[in-house]
Amino acid sequence: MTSFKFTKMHGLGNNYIYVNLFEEQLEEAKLPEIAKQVSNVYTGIGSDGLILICPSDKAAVKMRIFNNDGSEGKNCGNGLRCVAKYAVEHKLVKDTEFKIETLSGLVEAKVQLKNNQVKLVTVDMGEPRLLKSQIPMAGNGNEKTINEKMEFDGQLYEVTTVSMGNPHVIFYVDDINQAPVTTLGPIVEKDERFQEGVNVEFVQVVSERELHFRVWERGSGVTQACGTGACAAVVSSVLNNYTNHGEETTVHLAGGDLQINWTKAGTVLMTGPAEVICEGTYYLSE
Ligand SMILES: N[C@@H](CCC[C@H](N)C(=O)O)C(=O)O
Repeated sequence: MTSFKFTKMHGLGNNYIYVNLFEEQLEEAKLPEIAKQVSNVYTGIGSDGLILICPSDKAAVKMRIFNNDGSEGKNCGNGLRCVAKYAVEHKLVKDTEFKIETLSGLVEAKVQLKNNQVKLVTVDMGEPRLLKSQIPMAGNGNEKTINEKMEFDGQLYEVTTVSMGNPHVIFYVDDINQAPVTTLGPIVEKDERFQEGVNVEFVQVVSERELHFRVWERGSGVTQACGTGACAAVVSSVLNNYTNHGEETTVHLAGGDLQINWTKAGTVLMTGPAEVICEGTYYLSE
């Protein structure tokens, strides 16, 4: 029977099963199936998906993320903070600042230590990508989607789209507790105008420095938090003149708060916690 060691970690409740591929070996063709198996709350461990911590020839480590439906994502903000914590605490890196490779490029992580444990991590997530061709979505590839009318399920909405290496569409709502996360979320996720699917975010503006946020994630459904989504929400809020470029914004997610700054230099800084839940050995059912 195939088995592997895992660590379950979370960033604001967005939880994944992490496997250290510096030590473990998993068959490439089986990765989508492994992600589905470990994520199952009844017959697996239970998680939003699977994250692999891999050797890299471009950075200190490489992250690969699989959603709980087995699809592979290109980036994961909460996952990056957990990978940074794991890499420091398992001595895969020597420094407190280092690069992580993702399928959408390189990012820079900086950890804050307390009693030799990583508590907070800041990740420079790079520059947001705004063109329709970069989301990707239908329409003129050289144009941006800022407060643009789109019809979903027979109703018109004003939406903004942002890629943080993965696609996001942002809807503004008056009351976050009434946001149609589980009804509109799955319809928008699979809308054919988003050729690769899309992560769907609902945002209530509290003030120039504060947002409420809920998410329906592509490939995983409702999660407690989405780091790339929170970055996209802040970029969108600057573009819609709700918040200011170069100022830190607190994003209140279901699982807790992130500090996000779309800096004047052009990149997006995300700061938040990373926690270990448990470790163990998983026995794969064939
Ligand atoms: N939870 C993540 C994003 C995970 C990937 C996403 N569902 C996708 O398919 O793009 C985050 O914290 O950013």
